Amino acid sequence: MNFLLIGYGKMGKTIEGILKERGHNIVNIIDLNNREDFINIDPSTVDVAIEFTQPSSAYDNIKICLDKGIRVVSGTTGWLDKKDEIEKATKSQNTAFFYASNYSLGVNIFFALNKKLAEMMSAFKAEYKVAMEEIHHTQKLDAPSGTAITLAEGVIEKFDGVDSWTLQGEDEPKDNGIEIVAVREPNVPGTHEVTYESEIDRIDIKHTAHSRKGFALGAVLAGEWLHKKEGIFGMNDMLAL
Ligand SMILES: NC(=O)C1=CN([C@@H]2O[C@H](COP(=O)(O)OP(=O)(O)OC[C@H]3O[C@@H](n4cnc5c(N)ncnc54)[C@H](OP(=O)(O)O)[C@@H]3O)[C@@H](O)[C@H]2O)C=CC1
Ligand SMILES: O=C(O)C1=N[C@H](C(=O)O)C[C@H](O)C1
Repeated sequence: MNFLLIGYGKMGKTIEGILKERGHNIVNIIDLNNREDFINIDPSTVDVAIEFTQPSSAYDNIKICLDKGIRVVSGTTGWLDKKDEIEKATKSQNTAFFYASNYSLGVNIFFALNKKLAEMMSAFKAEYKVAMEEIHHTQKLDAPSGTAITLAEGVIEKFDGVDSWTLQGEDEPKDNGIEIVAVREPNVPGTHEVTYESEIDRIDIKHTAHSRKGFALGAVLAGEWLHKKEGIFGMNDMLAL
Protein backbone atom coordinates (compact mmCIF):
# COMPACT_ATOMS: atom_id res chain seq x y z
CA MET A 1 0.00 0.00 0.00
CA ASN A 2 1.00 3.65 -0.45
CA PHE A 3 1.32 5.48 2.87
CA LEU A 4 1.86 9.17 3.60
CA LEU A 5 3.63 9.65 6.94
CA ILE A 6 2.92 12.93 8.75
CA GLY A 7 5.27 13.63 11.67
CA TYR A 8 8.81 12.31 11.81
CA GLY A 9 9.53 12.25 15.53
CA LYS A 10 9.77 9.26 17.87
CA MET A 11 6.57 7.67 16.56
CA GLY A 12 7.03 8.67 12.90
CA LYS A 13 10.44 6.99 12.80
CA THR A 14 9.18 3.81 14.50
CA ILE A 15 6.21 3.66 12.09
CA GLU A 16 8.54 4.14 9.10
CA GLY A 17 10.46 1.02 10.19
CA ILE A 18 7.28 -1.07 10.48
CA LEU A 19 5.92 0.15 7.12
CA LYS A 20 9.18 -0.92 5.45
CA GLU A 21 9.24 -4.29 7.26
CA ARG A 22 5.70 -4.93 5.99
CA GLY A 23 6.61 -4.06 2.39
CA HIS A 24 4.70 -0.79 2.09
CA ASN A 25 5.63 2.20 -0.07
CA ILE A 26 6.10 5.54 1.74
CA VAL A 27 4.99 8.24 -0.72
CA ASN A 28 6.42 11.06 1.40
CA ILE A 29 7.31 11.90 5.00
CA ILE A 30 5.93 15.27 6.10
CA ASP A 31 7.57 17.23 8.89
CA LEU A 32 7.82 20.93 9.69
CA ASN A 33 10.43 21.56 6.98
CA ASN A 34 8.48 20.26 3.93
CA ARG A 35 4.91 21.51 4.45
CA GLU A 36 4.79 22.59 0.77
CA ASP A 37 5.04 18.94 -0.31
CA PHE A 38 2.07 18.21 1.94
CA ILE A 39 -0.12 21.05 0.62
CA ASN A 40 0.63 19.99 -2.97
CA ILE A 41 0.37 16.22 -2.53
CA ASP A 42 -1.62 14.40 -5.23
CA PRO A 43 -4.30 12.40 -3.31
CA SER A 44 -4.42 9.74 -6.03
CA THR A 45 -0.89 8.66 -4.97
CA VAL A 46 -1.87 7.96 -1.32
CA ASP A 47 -3.95 5.09 0.08
CA VAL A 48 -3.75 6.13 3.75
CA ALA A 49 -2.00 8.88 5.74
CA ILE A 50 -0.64 8.14 9.23
CA GLU A 51 -0.46 11.23 11.45
CA PHE A 52 1.57 11.40 14.70
CA THR A 53 2.60 15.02 15.34
CA GLN A 54 1.60 17.22 18.27
CA PRO A 55 -1.60 18.55 19.88
CA SER A 56 -1.40 21.98 18.19
CA SER A 57 -0.95 20.62 14.65
CA ALA A 58 -3.04 17.43 14.51
CA TYR A 59 -6.34 19.07 13.54
CA ASP A 60 -4.89 21.01 10.57
CA ASN A 61 -2.91 17.99 9.33
CA ILE A 62 -5.93 15.70 9.45
CA LYS A 63 -8.21 18.32 7.87
CA ILE A 64 -5.81 18.89 4.95
CA CYS A 65 -5.86 15.14 4.23
CA LEU A 66 -9.63 14.74 4.57
CA ASP A 67 -10.30 17.76 2.33
CA LYS A 68 -8.25 15.98 -0.33
CA GLY A 69 -10.22 12.77 0.27
CA ILE A 70 -7.22 11.01 1.85
CA ARG A 71 -8.04 8.43 4.56
CA VAL A 72 -6.28 9.17 7.88
CA VAL A 73 -5.05 7.16 10.85
CA SER A 74 -4.17 9.56 13.68
CA GLY A 75 -2.61 8.83 17.05
CA THR A 76 -1.82 12.36 18.18
CA THR A 77 -3.24 13.10 21.62
CA GLY A 78 -4.43 16.33 23.25
CA TRP A 79 -6.61 17.79 20.44
CA LEU A 80 -9.87 15.87 20.77
CA ASP A 81 -12.03 18.94 21.54
CA LYS A 82 -12.08 19.28 17.71
CA LYS A 83 -12.81 15.62 16.91
CA ASP A 84 -16.47 16.38 16.05
CA GLU A 85 -15.35 18.74 13.28
CA ILE A 86 -13.03 16.06 11.91
CA GLU A 87 -15.86 13.53 11.93
CA LYS A 88 -18.09 15.97 10.00
CA ALA A 89 -15.34 16.56 7.43
CA THR A 90 -14.83 12.79 7.08
CA LYS A 91 -18.52 12.28 6.31
CA SER A 92 -18.83 15.23 3.94
CA GLN A 93 -15.79 14.04 1.92
CA ASN A 94 -16.95 10.37 1.90
CA THR A 95 -13.57 9.33 3.21
CA ALA A 96 -12.32 7.56 6.38
CA PHE A 97 -10.82 8.53 9.74
CA PHE A 98 -9.36 6.17 12.36
CA TYR A 99 -8.42 7.38 15.84
CA ALA A 100 -7.07 5.65 18.95
CA SER A 101 -5.54 7.23 22.04
CA ASN A 102 -3.40 4.09 22.15
CA TYR A 103 -2.77 1.67 19.25
CA SER A 104 -1.12 -1.13 21.20
CA LEU A 105 -2.96 -4.43 21.46
CA GLY A 106 -1.94 -4.79 25.14
CA VAL A 107 -3.43 -1.42 26.07
CA ASN A 108 -6.67 -2.22 24.26
CA ILE A 109 -6.93 -5.47 26.25
CA PHE A 110 -6.16 -3.34 29.33
CA PHE A 111 -9.01 -0.94 28.37
CA ALA A 112 -11.43 -3.89 28.35
CA LEU A 113 -10.06 -5.20 31.67
CA ASN A 114 -10.37 -1.70 33.19
CA LYS A 115 -14.08 -1.55 32.27
CA LYS A 116 -14.72 -5.06 33.61
CA LEU A 117 -13.01 -4.27 36.92
CA ALA A 118 -14.87 -0.93 37.21
CA GLU A 119 -18.17 -2.75 36.71
CA MET A 120 -17.28 -5.29 39.44
CA MET A 121 -16.12 -2.55 41.83
CA SER A 122 -19.41 -0.65 41.51
CA ALA A 123 -20.97 -2.95 44.11
CA PHE A 124 -18.24 -1.82 46.53
CA LYS A 125 -18.18 1.88 45.75
CA ALA A 126 -18.61 2.80 49.42
CA GLU A 127 -15.48 0.86 50.41
CA TYR A 128 -13.07 1.66 47.54
CA LYS A 129 -11.67 4.90 46.14
CA VAL A 130 -10.42 4.72 42.55
CA ALA A 131 -7.31 6.61 41.33
CA MET A 132 -4.97 6.56 38.35
CA GLU A 133 -1.31 7.21 37.56
CA GLU A 134 0.35 7.60 34.16
CA ILE A 135 4.11 7.87 33.63
CA HIS A 136 5.66 9.17 30.38
CA HIS A 137 8.94 10.55 29.03
CA THR A 138 9.77 14.19 29.75
CA GLN A 139 9.17 15.39 26.13
CA LYS A 140 5.46 14.63 26.30
CA LEU A 141 3.48 17.84 25.64
CA ASP A 142 0.05 16.85 27.01
CA ALA A 143 -1.18 15.70 30.43
CA PRO A 144 -2.95 13.58 31.33
CA SER A 145 -2.12 11.16 28.53
CA GLY A 146 -4.81 10.29 25.98
CA THR A 147 -4.67 6.73 27.28
CA ALA A 148 -5.33 7.89 30.86
CA ILE A 149 -8.34 9.88 29.63
CA THR A 150 -9.71 6.80 27.82
CA LEU A 151 -9.18 4.74 31.00
CA ALA A 152 -10.93 7.42 33.11
CA GLU A 153 -13.84 7.45 30.64
CA GLY A 154 -14.09 3.66 31.04
CA VAL A 155 -14.25 3.99 34.83
CA ILE A 156 -16.82 6.81 34.60
CA GLU A 157 -18.99 4.64 32.30
CA LYS A 158 -18.87 1.51 34.49
CA PHE A 159 -18.14 2.53 38.11
CA ASP A 160 -21.13 4.10 39.86
CA GLY A 161 -18.98 6.01 42.34
CA VAL A 162 -17.35 8.29 39.74
CA ASP A 163 -18.67 10.88 37.26
CA SER A 164 -15.62 12.94 36.22
CA TRP A 165 -11.80 13.07 36.22
CA THR A 166 -9.32 15.67 37.47
CA LEU A 167 -5.57 16.13 36.97
CA GLN A 168 -3.55 16.35 40.17
CA GLY A 169 -1.74 19.68 40.48
CA GLU A 170 -4.07 21.40 38.01
CA ASP A 171 -7.63 20.74 39.16
CA GLU A 172 -9.30 20.59 42.58
CA PRO A 173 -10.00 16.93 43.46
CA LYS A 174 -13.74 16.06 43.50
CA ASP A 175 -15.59 13.69 45.83
CA ASN A 176 -17.09 11.83 42.87
CA GLY A 177 -14.06 12.27 40.64
CA ILE A 178 -11.14 10.05 39.65
CA GLU A 179 -7.86 11.85 40.26
CA ILE A 180 -5.15 11.27 37.63
CA VAL A 181 -1.51 11.73 38.60
CA ALA A 182 0.76 12.45 35.59
CA VAL A 183 4.44 11.73 36.20
CA ARG A 184 7.21 12.68 33.74
CA GLU A 185 10.49 10.72 33.85
CA PRO A 186 13.22 10.32 31.20
CA ASN A 187 12.75 7.63 28.52
CA VAL A 188 9.45 6.08 29.71
CA PRO A 189 7.38 4.98 26.63
CA GLY A 190 4.09 4.82 28.62
CA THR A 191 2.90 3.26 31.91
CA HIS A 192 -0.69 3.34 33.20
CA GLU A 193 -2.03 2.07 36.51
CA VAL A 194 -5.57 2.06 37.92
CA THR A 195 -5.95 1.52 41.66
CA TYR A 196 -8.90 0.79 43.95
CA GLU A 197 -7.97 1.41 47.57
CA SER A 198 -9.91 0.65 50.76
CA GLU A 199 -8.90 0.78 54.42
CA ILE A 200 -8.28 -2.95 54.20
CA ASP A 201 -6.53 -3.52 50.89
CA ARG A 202 -5.63 -2.27 47.42
CA ILE A 203 -6.28 -3.62 43.92
CA ASP A 204 -3.98 -2.45 41.10
CA ILE A 205 -4.08 -3.09 37.37
CA LYS A 206 -1.12 -1.85 35.34
CA HIS A 207 0.11 -1.73 31.75
CA THR A 208 3.76 -1.03 30.98
CA ALA A 209 4.93 -0.44 27.40
CA HIS A 210 8.52 -1.65 26.95
CA SER A 211 8.98 0.37 23.73
CA ARG A 212 6.98 2.26 21.05
CA LYS A 213 6.82 -0.79 18.78
CA GLY A 214 3.33 -1.84 19.89
CA PHE A 215 1.90 1.64 19.24
CA ALA A 216 3.53 1.81 15.80
CA LEU A 217 2.51 -1.71 14.73
CA GLY A 218 -1.10 -1.01 15.78
CA ALA A 219 -1.17 2.20 13.74
CA VAL A 220 0.15 0.42 10.63
CA LEU A 221 -2.38 -2.41 11.09
CA ALA A 222 -5.11 0.25 11.37
CA GLY A 223 -3.88 1.81 8.12
CA GLU A 224 -3.97 -1.56 6.33
CA TRP A 225 -7.45 -2.23 7.74
CA LEU A 226 -8.73 1.23 6.71
CA HIS A 227 -7.81 0.77 3.02
CA LYS A 228 -10.89 1.38 0.82
CA LYS A 229 -13.21 1.87 3.85
CA GLU A 230 -15.46 4.91 4.43
CA GLY A 231 -16.48 6.18 7.87
CA ILE A 232 -15.21 6.81 11.39
CA PHE A 233 -13.41 4.00 13.16
CA GLY A 234 -11.46 3.06 16.28
CA MET A 235 -9.72 0.05 17.76
CA ASN A 236 -12.99 -1.63 18.82
CA ASP A 237 -13.98 -1.76 15.13
CA MET A 238 -10.69 -3.40 14.14
CA LEU A 239 -10.20 -5.74 17.12
CA ALA A 240 -13.07 -7.92 18.31
CA LEU A 241 -12.56 -6.99 21.99
N1 LIG B 1 -2.10 6.82 19.96
C1 LIG B 1 -0.95 6.20 20.29
O1 LIG B 1 -0.86 4.96 20.33
C2 LIG B 1 0.25 7.03 20.56
C3 LIG B 1 0.17 8.39 20.50
N2 LIG B 1 1.26 9.16 20.66
C4 LIG B 1 1.08 10.58 20.44
O2 LIG B 1 1.59 10.88 19.15
C5 LIG B 1 2.10 12.21 19.12
C6 LIG B 1 3.53 12.19 18.61
O3 LIG B 1 4.36 11.50 19.53
P1 LIG B 1 5.94 11.43 19.31
O4 LIG B 1 6.28 10.92 17.97
O5 LIG B 1 6.46 10.76 20.53
O6 LIG B 1 6.31 12.99 19.38
P2 LIG B 1 7.61 13.70 18.78
O7 LIG B 1 7.67 15.06 19.43
O8 LIG B 1 8.79 12.81 18.91
O9 LIG B 1 7.29 13.86 17.25
C7 LIG B 1 6.36 14.77 16.71
C8 LIG B 1 6.84 15.15 15.35
O10 LIG B 1 5.86 15.93 14.68
C9 LIG B 1 6.52 17.00 14.07
N3 LIG B 1 5.59 18.09 13.84
C10 LIG B 1 5.19 19.07 14.67
N4 LIG B 1 4.30 19.87 14.06
C11 LIG B 1 4.13 19.38 12.80
C12 LIG B 1 3.37 19.76 11.69
N5 LIG B 1 2.57 20.85 11.72
N6 LIG B 1 3.43 19.02 10.56
C13 LIG B 1 4.22 17.93 10.50
N7 LIG B 1 5.00 17.53 11.53
C14 LIG B 1 4.94 18.24 12.66
C15 LIG B 1 7.64 17.38 15.04
O11 LIG B 1 8.63 18.14 14.39
P3 LIG B 1 9.72 18.94 15.31
O12 LIG B 1 10.51 17.89 15.99
O13 LIG B 1 10.48 19.69 14.29
O14 LIG B 1 8.91 19.78 16.26
C16 LIG B 1 8.12 15.98 15.41
O15 LIG B 1 9.03 15.47 14.47
C17 LIG B 1 1.90 12.74 20.54
O16 LIG B 1 0.69 13.46 20.59
C18 LIG B 1 1.79 11.48 21.39
O17 LIG B 1 1.03 11.69 22.55
C19 LIG B 1 2.48 8.62 20.93
C20 LIG B 1 2.62 7.28 21.03
C21 LIG B 1 1.53 6.37 20.87
O1 LIG C 1 3.23 10.69 24.13
C1 LIG C 1 3.44 9.46 24.20
O2 LIG C 1 4.58 9.00 24.17
C2 LIG C 1 2.29 8.57 24.29
N1 LIG C 1 1.11 9.07 24.09
C3 LIG C 1 -0.12 8.37 24.10
C4 LIG C 1 -1.02 8.89 25.17
O3 LIG C 1 -1.05 10.13 25.40
O4 LIG C 1 -1.73 8.12 25.80
C5 LIG C 1 0.05 6.88 24.07
C6 LIG C 1 1.23 6.34 24.80
O5 LIG C 1 0.96 6.29 26.15
C7 LIG C 1 2.50 7.12 24.51
